[in-house]
Amino acid sequence: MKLAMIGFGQAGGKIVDRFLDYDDRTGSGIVRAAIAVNSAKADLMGLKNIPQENRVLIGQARVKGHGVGADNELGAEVAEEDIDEVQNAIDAIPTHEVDAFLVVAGMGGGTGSGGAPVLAKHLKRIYTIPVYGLGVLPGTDEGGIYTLNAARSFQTFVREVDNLMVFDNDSWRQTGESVEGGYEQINEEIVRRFGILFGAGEVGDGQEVAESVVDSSEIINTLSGGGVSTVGFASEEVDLNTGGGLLSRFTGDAGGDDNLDAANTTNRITSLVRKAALGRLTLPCEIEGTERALLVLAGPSEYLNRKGIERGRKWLEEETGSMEVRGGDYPREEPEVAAAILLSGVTNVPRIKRLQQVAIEAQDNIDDIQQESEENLEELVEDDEDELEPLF
Ligand SMILES: Nc1nc2c(ncn2[C@@H]2O[C@H](COP(=O)(O)OP(=O)(O)OP(=O)(O)O)[C@@H](O)[C@H]2O)c(=O)[nH]1
Repeated sequence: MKLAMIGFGQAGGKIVDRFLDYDDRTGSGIVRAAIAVNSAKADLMGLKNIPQENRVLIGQARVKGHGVGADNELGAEVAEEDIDEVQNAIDAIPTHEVDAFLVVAGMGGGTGSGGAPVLAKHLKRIYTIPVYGLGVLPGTDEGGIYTLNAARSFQTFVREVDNLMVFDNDSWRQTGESVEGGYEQINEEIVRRFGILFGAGEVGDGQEVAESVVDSSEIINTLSGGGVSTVGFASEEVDLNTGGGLLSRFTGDAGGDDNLDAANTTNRITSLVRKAALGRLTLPCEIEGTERALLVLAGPSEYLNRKGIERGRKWLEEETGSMEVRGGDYPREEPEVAAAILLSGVTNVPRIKRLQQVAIEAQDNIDDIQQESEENLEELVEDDEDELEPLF
């Protein structure tokens, strides 16, 4: 499906920038337009692929291009004040060619955390196409303020979008590696997962269209109904059928290769589906109770079969208890078979409950510290017997 992506704040901008790079590399054609919005000029300058004219600096009057410094209330305010500037950039894109908006932001900082929900609300008022969010949770080691920001942004963002897809930095940190150092790799993991999901509904004219191919309306239907989503993913390398060349791709002739027998293909798919659903999700949660799911099997068409996808789909129905599990394939000439599973409407998410708890503690601490420091300052400035008079 074709998306208008808007990256809000540094993380949002970098991820959208990476989506453009992914689009370029794979020819997936999912990014119809890409915009970056930020209150920090340097962050906008650091982007590589988003066109200069699509980089929008907001809040200049308030923060002079230096960012809002993790103050997400200020982030929300400057977004509201300068929403027309963002709208101007959106006006320049052909929205009639777009299936949905995707607003991407890190929820722990200030600009994206506060601004993304403001933008989502604005877009929903103006456009009839769905507005989705892709929100990134901060690592637990980032500190109380980031957690508090994320918890508040999460509540607001979910309310303002048609569906909030969540990626949790914390569960993607490599052991012994700071989250910061791993952003490059983490961002690649993000675009790979969401790239396959959204790419599934975007099979080009020249590509083979199997009857079970995923359509963008299936992605939209899976996301409709709102709430929070997570994505599972697993892949396995396969040999491209180079002997058959281009012809085999269109005829589906596998060239009689022994490895490609149907049983192998089916087994590979069913085990990938299990690995994807039971392995690391973008937002860790219990998959039982998921409202809707979409299974996408991507790979060379000779490695995809209906039986495998059907089995995977049925298994997912049993595991989630959902009656709305869609499934289909996404033929593409990459040397891997990949299963991407969108679990939409998840509600049993202990990670969010923990985030909220830590956020409330941080909020209480911040209030206490503020009160204490006011008292301390007064004690310092005022003389004991109150004998001195201030000048005015
Ligand atoms: N996955 C991922 N997360 C990131 C990246 N950069 C930052 N983050 C996360 O996003 C959160 C928000 O950071 P930024 O996006 O830098 O903040 P901002 O929205 O620009 O806001 P301010 O800098 O406060 O104005 C951080 O707490 C990190 O958890 C990135 O490249 N990838």
